[in-house]
Amino acid sequence: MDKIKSHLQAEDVFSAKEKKGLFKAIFSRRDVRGQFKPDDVPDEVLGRILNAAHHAPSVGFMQPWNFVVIKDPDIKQSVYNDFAQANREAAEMFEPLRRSAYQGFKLEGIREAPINICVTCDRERTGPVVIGRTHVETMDLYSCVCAVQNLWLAARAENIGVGWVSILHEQRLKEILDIPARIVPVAYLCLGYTDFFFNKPELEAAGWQPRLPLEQLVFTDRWGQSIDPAGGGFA
Ligand SMILES: Cc1cc2c(cc1C)N(C[C@H](O)[C@H](O)[C@H](O)COP(=O)(O)O)c1[nH]c(=O)[nH]c(=O)c1N2
Repeated sequence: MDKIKSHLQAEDVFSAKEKKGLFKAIFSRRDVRGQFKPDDVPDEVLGRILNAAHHAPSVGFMQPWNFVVIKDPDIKQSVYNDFAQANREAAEMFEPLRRSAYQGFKLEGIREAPINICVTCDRERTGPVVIGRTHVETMDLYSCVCAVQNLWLAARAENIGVGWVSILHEQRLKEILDIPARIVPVAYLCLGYTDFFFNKPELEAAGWQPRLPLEQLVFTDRWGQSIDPAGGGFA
Protein backbone atom coordinates (compact mmCIF):
# COMPACT_ATOMS: atom_id res chain seq x y z
CA MET A 1 0.00 0.00 0.00
CA ASP A 2 1.22 3.46 -0.87
CA LYS A 3 2.29 5.44 2.09
CA ILE A 4 0.29 8.68 2.26
CA LYS A 5 2.57 11.69 2.17
CA SER A 6 1.96 13.20 5.57
CA HIS A 7 4.72 15.76 5.79
CA LEU A 8 6.51 18.21 3.56
CA GLN A 9 9.52 16.80 1.74
CA ALA A 10 12.87 18.54 1.50
CA GLU A 11 12.12 19.61 -2.08
CA ASP A 12 9.11 21.56 -0.78
CA VAL A 13 11.36 24.21 0.80
CA PHE A 14 10.66 27.70 -0.48
CA SER A 15 12.65 28.70 -3.54
CA ALA A 16 14.36 32.11 -3.36
CA LYS A 17 11.57 33.51 -5.55
CA GLU A 18 8.82 32.11 -3.36
CA LYS A 19 10.50 33.47 -0.25
CA LYS A 20 10.74 36.87 -1.89
CA GLY A 21 7.04 36.72 -2.74
CA LEU A 22 6.05 36.01 0.84
CA PHE A 23 8.16 38.83 2.26
CA LYS A 24 6.91 41.15 -0.46
CA ALA A 25 3.34 40.50 0.65
CA ILE A 26 4.28 41.14 4.28
CA PHE A 27 6.22 44.36 3.72
CA SER A 28 3.99 45.87 1.03
CA ARG A 29 0.66 45.11 2.71
CA ARG A 30 -1.08 48.32 3.68
CA ASP A 31 -4.27 49.39 5.38
CA VAL A 32 -6.25 50.76 2.44
CA ARG A 33 -9.11 53.18 2.93
CA GLY A 34 -9.01 56.01 0.44
CA GLN A 35 -8.31 54.52 -2.97
CA PHE A 36 -10.75 51.71 -3.67
CA LYS A 37 -11.76 51.10 -7.28
CA PRO A 38 -15.38 50.11 -7.91
CA ASP A 39 -14.36 47.07 -10.01
CA ASP A 40 -16.00 43.79 -9.03
CA VAL A 41 -13.90 41.29 -7.15
CA PRO A 42 -14.61 37.94 -8.92
CA ASP A 43 -15.98 35.20 -6.65
CA GLU A 44 -13.02 33.01 -7.57
CA VAL A 45 -10.58 35.64 -6.23
CA LEU A 46 -12.66 36.23 -3.11
CA GLY A 47 -12.79 32.46 -2.62
CA ARG A 48 -9.00 32.22 -2.67
CA ILE A 49 -8.70 35.03 -0.14
CA LEU A 50 -11.28 33.49 2.21
CA ASN A 51 -9.66 30.07 1.87
CA ALA A 52 -6.34 31.61 2.90
CA ALA A 53 -8.08 33.09 5.95
CA HIS A 54 -9.59 29.69 6.72
CA HIS A 55 -6.11 28.14 6.75
CA ALA A 56 -4.97 30.32 9.65
CA PRO A 57 -3.86 28.65 12.85
CA SER A 58 -6.49 28.38 15.59
CA VAL A 59 -6.41 27.28 19.19
CA GLY A 60 -7.30 23.58 19.47
CA PHE A 61 -8.02 23.77 15.71
CA MET A 62 -11.22 25.44 16.77
CA GLN A 63 -11.66 27.43 13.54
CA PRO A 64 -13.99 29.79 15.40
CA TRP A 65 -14.42 32.23 12.51
CA ASN A 66 -17.25 33.12 10.15
CA PHE A 67 -17.00 35.56 7.29
CA VAL A 68 -20.02 37.77 6.61
CA VAL A 69 -19.57 39.11 3.07
CA ILE A 70 -21.43 42.39 2.60
CA LYS A 71 -22.23 43.88 -0.80
CA ASP A 72 -25.62 45.49 -0.13
CA PRO A 73 -25.24 49.30 -0.32
CA ASP A 74 -27.99 49.80 2.29
CA ILE A 75 -26.16 47.66 4.83
CA LYS A 76 -22.89 49.45 4.05
CA GLN A 77 -24.68 52.77 4.55
CA SER A 78 -25.97 51.66 7.97
CA VAL A 79 -22.47 50.61 9.01
CA TYR A 80 -21.11 53.90 7.69
CA ASN A 81 -23.71 55.84 9.71
CA ASP A 82 -22.52 54.10 12.85
CA PHE A 83 -18.90 54.81 11.92
CA ALA A 84 -19.72 58.51 11.45
CA GLN A 85 -21.20 58.70 14.94
CA ALA A 86 -18.37 56.71 16.56
CA ASN A 87 -15.82 58.82 14.70
CA ARG A 88 -17.29 62.04 16.13
CA GLU A 89 -17.10 60.53 19.60
CA ALA A 90 -13.53 59.38 18.93
CA ALA A 91 -12.41 62.86 17.87
CA GLU A 92 -13.52 64.24 21.24
CA MET A 93 -11.15 61.85 23.01
CA PHE A 94 -7.99 63.47 21.60
CA GLU A 95 -6.49 66.69 22.86
CA PRO A 96 -7.16 69.68 20.53
CA LEU A 97 -3.94 69.55 18.46
CA ARG A 98 -4.16 65.82 17.84
CA ARG A 99 -7.92 66.18 17.30
CA SER A 100 -7.61 68.35 14.21
CA ALA A 101 -5.04 65.95 12.73
CA TYR A 102 -7.38 63.05 13.58
CA GLN A 103 -10.29 64.75 11.87
CA GLY A 104 -8.19 65.07 8.72
CA PHE A 105 -7.63 61.31 8.40
CA LYS A 106 -9.73 59.08 6.18
CA LEU A 107 -10.27 56.08 8.42
CA GLU A 108 -12.65 53.91 6.41
CA GLY A 109 -13.72 53.04 2.88
CA ILE A 110 -17.00 51.34 3.79
CA ARG A 111 -19.17 52.64 0.95
CA GLU A 112 -16.52 52.85 -1.77
CA ALA A 113 -15.13 49.36 -1.29
CA PRO A 114 -17.11 46.86 -3.40
CA ILE A 115 -16.92 44.27 -0.62
CA ASN A 116 -17.02 44.54 3.16
CA ILE A 117 -16.32 41.48 5.30
CA CYS A 118 -17.07 41.05 8.97
CA VAL A 119 -14.86 38.37 10.54
CA THR A 120 -16.56 36.96 13.62
CA CYS A 121 -15.69 34.57 16.44
CA ASP A 122 -17.99 31.78 17.64
CA ARG A 123 -16.76 31.40 21.20
CA GLU A 124 -18.61 28.11 21.66
CA ARG A 125 -17.85 26.43 18.35
CA THR A 126 -16.26 23.29 19.73
CA GLY A 127 -17.71 23.16 23.23
CA PRO A 128 -16.54 24.66 26.51
CA VAL A 129 -13.15 22.93 26.87
CA VAL A 130 -10.68 23.59 24.07
CA ILE A 131 -7.09 22.39 23.85
CA GLY A 132 -4.91 25.45 24.42
CA ARG A 133 -7.74 27.66 25.67
CA THR A 134 -8.10 26.04 29.07
CA HIS A 135 -6.29 28.87 30.85
CA VAL A 136 -6.53 31.89 28.58
CA GLU A 137 -10.05 32.18 27.21
CA THR A 138 -9.31 34.91 24.69
CA MET A 139 -7.21 32.54 22.55
CA ASP A 140 -10.21 32.01 20.23
CA LEU A 141 -10.33 35.75 19.52
CA TYR A 142 -6.60 35.77 18.78
CA SER A 143 -7.16 32.87 16.37
CA CYS A 144 -9.65 35.00 14.45
CA VAL A 145 -7.09 37.78 14.20
CA CYS A 146 -4.69 35.24 12.64
CA ALA A 147 -7.40 34.61 10.03
CA VAL A 148 -7.64 38.35 9.40
CA GLN A 149 -3.91 38.58 8.81
CA ASN A 150 -3.95 35.65 6.37
CA LEU A 151 -6.81 37.35 4.55
CA TRP A 152 -4.94 40.65 4.44
CA LEU A 153 -1.77 39.11 3.00
CA ALA A 154 -3.59 36.91 0.48
CA ALA A 155 -5.56 39.96 -0.67
CA ARG A 156 -2.29 41.86 -1.14
CA ALA A 157 -0.99 39.06 -3.36
CA GLU A 158 -4.22 39.41 -5.40
CA ASN A 159 -3.64 43.19 -5.67
CA ILE A 160 -6.66 43.82 -3.50
CA GLY A 161 -6.54 46.40 -0.74
CA VAL A 162 -7.98 45.75 2.72
CA GLY A 163 -8.84 48.32 5.35
CA TRP A 164 -9.78 47.46 8.94
CA VAL A 165 -12.47 49.69 10.45
CA SER A 166 -12.74 49.48 14.21
CA ILE A 167 -14.36 52.82 14.95
CA LEU A 168 -17.76 51.21 15.37
CA HIS A 169 -20.15 50.36 18.18
CA GLU A 170 -19.97 46.59 18.52
CA GLN A 171 -23.59 46.14 19.57
CA ARG A 172 -24.90 48.30 16.73
CA LEU A 173 -22.81 46.33 14.23
CA LYS A 174 -24.31 43.10 15.58
CA GLU A 175 -27.81 44.52 15.10
CA ILE A 176 -27.12 45.70 11.55
CA LEU A 177 -25.68 42.33 10.50
CA ASP A 178 -28.07 40.16 12.55
CA ILE A 179 -25.15 38.57 14.37
CA PRO A 180 -26.33 36.12 17.08
CA ALA A 181 -25.66 37.10 20.71
CA ARG A 182 -22.90 34.51 21.35
CA ILE A 183 -20.90 35.56 18.26
CA VAL A 184 -18.31 38.33 18.58
CA PRO A 185 -17.50 40.60 15.62
CA VAL A 186 -13.69 40.68 15.54
CA ALA A 187 -12.92 42.70 12.43
CA TYR A 188 -14.86 44.82 9.96
CA LEU A 189 -12.88 44.93 6.71
CA CYS A 190 -13.27 46.86 3.45
CA LEU A 191 -11.91 45.16 0.33
CA GLY A 192 -11.40 46.16 -3.26
CA TYR A 193 -8.94 46.59 -6.10
CA THR A 194 -6.69 49.59 -5.78
CA ASP A 195 -4.37 51.42 -8.17
CA PHE A 196 -1.59 51.63 -5.64
CA PHE A 197 -0.47 50.77 -2.15
CA PHE A 198 1.34 53.43 -0.13
CA ASN A 199 4.91 52.42 0.63
CA LYS A 200 4.56 53.43 4.28
CA PRO A 201 1.69 53.34 6.77
CA GLU A 202 -0.37 56.49 6.26
CA LEU A 203 -0.11 57.32 9.97
CA GLU A 204 3.68 57.15 9.67
CA ALA A 205 3.75 59.36 6.56
CA ALA A 206 1.47 61.89 8.29
CA GLY A 207 3.85 62.13 11.26
CA TRP A 208 1.25 60.70 13.67
CA GLN A 209 3.30 57.74 14.76
CA PRO A 210 6.71 56.45 13.57
CA ARG A 211 7.59 52.78 13.12
CA LEU A 212 9.40 51.83 16.31
CA PRO A 213 12.93 50.47 15.96
CA LEU A 214 12.83 46.68 16.24
CA GLU A 215 15.79 46.66 18.60
CA GLN A 216 13.70 48.58 21.18
CA LEU A 217 11.16 45.81 21.13
CA VAL A 218 13.31 42.70 21.36
CA PHE A 219 14.73 41.49 24.65
CA THR A 220 16.89 38.52 25.46
CA ASP A 221 15.89 36.17 28.23
CA ARG A 222 14.24 38.75 30.44
CA TRP A 223 11.90 41.69 29.99
CA GLY A 224 13.92 44.90 29.71
CA GLN A 225 17.16 43.17 28.82
CA SER A 226 17.93 44.69 25.41
CA ILE A 227 19.94 43.00 22.74
CA ASP A 228 22.83 44.74 21.07
CA PRO A 229 21.23 45.59 17.71
CA ALA A 230 24.52 45.34 15.85
CA GLY A 231 25.20 41.93 17.29
CA GLY A 232 21.56 40.85 17.21
CA GLY A 233 21.55 40.28 13.49
CA PHE A 234 18.29 42.10 12.80
CA ALA A 235 19.71 45.05 10.89
C1 LIG B 1 -6.94 45.98 15.10
C2 LIG B 1 -6.78 47.06 14.07
C3 LIG B 1 -7.75 48.06 13.99
C4 LIG B 1 -7.60 49.08 13.03
C5 LIG B 1 -6.47 49.09 12.19
C6 LIG B 1 -5.52 48.06 12.27
C7 LIG B 1 -5.68 47.05 13.19
C8 LIG B 1 -4.66 45.95 13.26
N1 LIG B 1 -6.35 50.11 11.28
C9 LIG B 1 -5.15 50.16 10.41
C10 LIG B 1 -3.95 50.74 11.11
O1 LIG B 1 -4.07 52.12 11.26
C11 LIG B 1 -2.71 50.39 10.25
O2 LIG B 1 -2.58 48.99 10.19
C12 LIG B 1 -1.42 50.99 10.81
O3 LIG B 1 -1.50 52.38 10.77
C13 LIG B 1 -0.21 50.51 10.02
O4 LIG B 1 -0.37 50.77 8.66
P1 LIG B 1 -0.33 49.64 7.54
O5 LIG B 1 -1.37 48.61 7.91
O6 LIG B 1 1.04 49.04 7.55
O7 LIG B 1 -0.65 50.35 6.25
C14 LIG B 1 -7.35 51.04 11.10
N2 LIG B 1 -7.27 51.99 10.12
C15 LIG B 1 -8.27 52.87 9.94
O8 LIG B 1 -8.16 53.73 9.04
N3 LIG B 1 -9.39 52.83 10.71
C16 LIG B 1 -9.54 51.94 11.70
O9 LIG B 1 -10.57 51.93 12.38
C17 LIG B 1 -8.49 50.99 11.92
N4 LIG B 1 -8.58 50.06 12.91
